[in-house]
Amino acid sequence: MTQYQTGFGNHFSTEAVPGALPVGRNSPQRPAFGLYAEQLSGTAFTAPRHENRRSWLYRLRPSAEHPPYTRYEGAKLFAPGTDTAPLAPNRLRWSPIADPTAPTDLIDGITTMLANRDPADLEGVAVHLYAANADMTARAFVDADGELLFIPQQGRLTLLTELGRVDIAPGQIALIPRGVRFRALLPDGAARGYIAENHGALFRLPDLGPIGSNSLASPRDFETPAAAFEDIDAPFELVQKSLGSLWTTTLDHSPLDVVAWHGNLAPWRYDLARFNTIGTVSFDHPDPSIFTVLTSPSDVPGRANADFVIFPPRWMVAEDTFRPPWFHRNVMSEAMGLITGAYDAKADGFAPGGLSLHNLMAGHGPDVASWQAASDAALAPHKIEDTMAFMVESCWPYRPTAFGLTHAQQDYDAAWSGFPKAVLPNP
Ligand SMILES: O=C(O)Cc1cc(O)ccc1O
Ligand SMILES: [Fe+2]
Repeated sequence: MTQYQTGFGNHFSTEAVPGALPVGRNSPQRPAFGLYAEQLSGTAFTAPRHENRRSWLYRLRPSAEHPPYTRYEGAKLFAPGTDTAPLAPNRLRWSPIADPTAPTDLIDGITTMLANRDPADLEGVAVHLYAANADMTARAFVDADGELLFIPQQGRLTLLTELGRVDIAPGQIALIPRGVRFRALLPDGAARGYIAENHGALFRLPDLGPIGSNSLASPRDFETPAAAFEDIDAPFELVQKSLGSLWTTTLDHSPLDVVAWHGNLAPWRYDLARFNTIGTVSFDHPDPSIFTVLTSPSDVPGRANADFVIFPPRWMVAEDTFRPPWFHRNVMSEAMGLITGAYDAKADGFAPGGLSLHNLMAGHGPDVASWQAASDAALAPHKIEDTMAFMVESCWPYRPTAFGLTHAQQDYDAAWSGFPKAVLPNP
């Protein structure tokens, strides 16, 4: 049974074998059982204490022991770089990608759709889709370019990481820190979903301001696994994403060999149903920042490198108000996905597993049918149910990959065509 420790960014201590974790120091002359002590840093050594994130790992072999990497030739649609032609300021939307036909594990099942900034800038975010039907056996993946936020849409994922096992199902999310190796199993035989790859400052819980000391995502609902390891002496492929491209090497053992660890840089999972959703109890539709689960700040106060925002089931009670998202043009860039159900601004065409992009200053908002329905609705209290959309909002405009550009829906602009013109009174 998987065990979890709770709390966001806590200092955890865990050992899968009693006595494996050193007491009172990080790097004893001879760690227990001949284990190797290794520090994994998620922030600069000198980051302020409240931002400083690192863990100490005690493993069967040091991760320094590996042959040279060579170019990985699989996963043709994973991180191929964004299209370089000038990008038209069009709104873009995508239907779900096709299921794989051949056996395809998580690595090979990733399609990169959107990215902004170069990973070497240590800023920006990429949005990937995945569709896989095979376990990762005898191979692991590691992302040196950023932390990975998994957002399953169909099928469970078991993420066997260096720091323990994380099980998630659609409706839950999981984060794997930069540099943590893992392999993914598919307990349902197939899985589909989204990955937000964050090159910038680590995702954290947003400040709550006047909301107070509670609400939105509670730190206690984040679950970090207890130490668990593999002791496998057999060839094991390790695929690494580094500076935007994929590399491979083969170890003679599983790299998931961390017997004990302590620290505050670790994978976690979170159930979106635990999110305490806040909304108006009077009038008007508040900015969607009230739905922020996680934020990765940029260097400009209040301007996120990436916000992970959700649109969960909730009561709509606003009086004399157009209740769905309003028409707007935003200096931030909005990538959106749908985990289940329908989204209240789009009557049609935004399917679970699909994706949309409204880059900076793109006029968007309710489509004609949603606008008409919400304009005509009797404003009784109404519960939006069976829905879960999300947004990865970034201050850096996104660029689609070549795949993204060639696979976008052709008729998205029609969502906003045919609005009746306002009629002014006769002068
Ligand atoms: O565009 C969208 O659908 C996302 C969004 C939702 C909302 O309630 C207000 C603003 C906004 O950008
Ligand atoms: Fe928007």
